[in-house]
Amino acid sequence: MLQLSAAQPHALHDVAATRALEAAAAASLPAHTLMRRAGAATARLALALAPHARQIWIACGGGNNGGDGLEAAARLQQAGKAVSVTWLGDPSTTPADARAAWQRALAAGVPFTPGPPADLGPHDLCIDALLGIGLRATSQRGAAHELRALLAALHASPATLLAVDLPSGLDADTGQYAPGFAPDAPSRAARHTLSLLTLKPGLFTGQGRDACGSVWLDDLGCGALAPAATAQLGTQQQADGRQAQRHASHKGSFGDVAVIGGEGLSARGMGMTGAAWLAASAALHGGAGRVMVALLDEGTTLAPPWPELMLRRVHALDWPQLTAVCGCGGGEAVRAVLPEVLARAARLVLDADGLNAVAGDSALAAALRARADAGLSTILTPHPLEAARLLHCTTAEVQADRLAAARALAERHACTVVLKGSGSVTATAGERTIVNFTGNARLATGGTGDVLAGLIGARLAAGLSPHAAASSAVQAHGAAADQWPAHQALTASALAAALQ
Ligand SMILES: NC(=O)C1=CN([C@@H]2O[C@H](COP(=O)(O)OP(=O)(O)OC[C@H]3O[C@@H](n4cnc5c(N)ncnc54)[C@H](O)[C@@H]3O)[C@@H](O)[C@H]2O)[C@@H](O)CC1
Ligand SMILES: Nc1ncnc2c1ncn2[C@@H]1O[C@H](COP(=O)(O)OP(=O)(O)O)[C@@H](O)[C@H]1O
Ligand SMILES: [K+]
Repeated sequence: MLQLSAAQPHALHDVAATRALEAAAAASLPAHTLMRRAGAATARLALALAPHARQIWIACGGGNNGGDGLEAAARLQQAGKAVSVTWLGDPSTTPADARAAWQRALAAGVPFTPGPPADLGPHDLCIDALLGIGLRATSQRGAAHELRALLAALHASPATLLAVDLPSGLDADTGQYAPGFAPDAPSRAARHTLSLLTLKPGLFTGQGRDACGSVWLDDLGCGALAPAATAQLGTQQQADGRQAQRHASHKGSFGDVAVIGGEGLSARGMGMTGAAWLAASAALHGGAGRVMVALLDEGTTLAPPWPELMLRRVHALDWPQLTAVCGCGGGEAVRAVLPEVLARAARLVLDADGLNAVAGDSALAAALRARADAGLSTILTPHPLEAARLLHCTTAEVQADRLAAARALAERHACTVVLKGSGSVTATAGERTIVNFTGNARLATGGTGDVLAGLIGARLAAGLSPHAAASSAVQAHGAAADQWPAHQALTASALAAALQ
């Protein structure tokens, strides 16, 4: 068993791949072995997480996820713990593995109760074994009502919560709760999730991170049988320009980045040059050799805020030599320069208003699509609303399956896509989709997306492939936020300066 960290990448398997592994493993092992291992792992982690628990309450559903809970109950009872179980199963209809686990729990003397003990406290433990990967979108009314009442009791309890396989009601593929399963309020108690056999993508994106808390993995001794990963959590640390530095380097060795954006105040009364400066600062701190800024401000800015930056006009950019980061604070003004940017930039990171312009203009969309045919590389960095505009759907539809949305955009525009938000997803056709495991809600502050775009630009300019540049920059950007001092406000400009 291991506790997940961002230190190394991990394979992710969706429900179909996990079911295939489960079938292969079950066929090669004596009956009930997998569930016994699952129950043993759950009991082991329960004892480690709450060694001083006075009581352990286990809520078990009628399927095999409930069977894991019953198996754990038997073991915890045998270990001398005060356990109680609420089981929604029916011995005449429950699956064979779960029925065997129920019999073992009965034989061990586990008490069965209709609900949780009244006096569960913060040092106690609740185990959520109601629903695993067998979640269906709709169900029989009666069962659902009882199950939801138990789930509400788990969510409301002050005791530490350990979810078996995944938090009940969370879709393991998408990281979204099925309707009616999301907690009413953020949990006050510590949360842990013990993922069994495989890690599923939904644990790490969308609502998954909040639902799971700390994630643990036990492959039940079946790791060698695992099929090919369907996605990947995190990526290898990539050397940025500076780390790759050789003595004979010069400033041209690490690539030029040109930030194109920052609509001026005079255009529409909304000055957005700050977004361009943030992206430029991130590119500088991210290791770019030289950083130029082409502001869309009608020439009103005469000097950059830092002397390392160089001001340029769009028409004066040396396109074949540089990596363009276009759209940050671009407002309406970015539309006018996009035809040239899309046609000429050898490497391009398209962000924010650059994406909005493409979403609303089929000629620009065609020009974007033509880049791949011309051998030009492109990375799009939409947040969910921008992705929805590009896909002509709603934000809720994007969030309903973030991996699918990122893949669809990558396919449609023949480029790399970073779908931002909790558990950012990097997708490129023909590459393994990467779900990011760093970052936190402190990044939900203005300008951090501009910082990310600039950092991706620096990595692309340093020679990484679009997929590697995007996924490694997303990881480093999140890691900088994770390392942020707790007592210090996270601002986008300080984040840019802290990039490594
Ligand atoms: N069979 C095996 O070999 C193994 C199974 N494992 C466990 O088994 C789980 C999968 O078991 P199952 O396939 O039985 O599925 P689950 O136990 O996850 O879910 C099925 C049960 O939930 C109910 N249900 C489904 N959707 C519902 C909804 N929307 N509202 C209310 N009730 C709903 C069903 O009626 C059924 O009782 C895994 O997540 C894992 O915990 C592990 O023990 C590993 C080995
Ligand atoms: N809750 C969160 N957890 C992790 N990362 C987040 C969260 N909220 C925002 N982020 C990250 O912060 C950045 C915000 O980008 P964006 O929405 O474009 O903001 P802005 O336009 O203000 O720069 C993205 O990298 C996104 O992934
Ligand atoms: K569960």
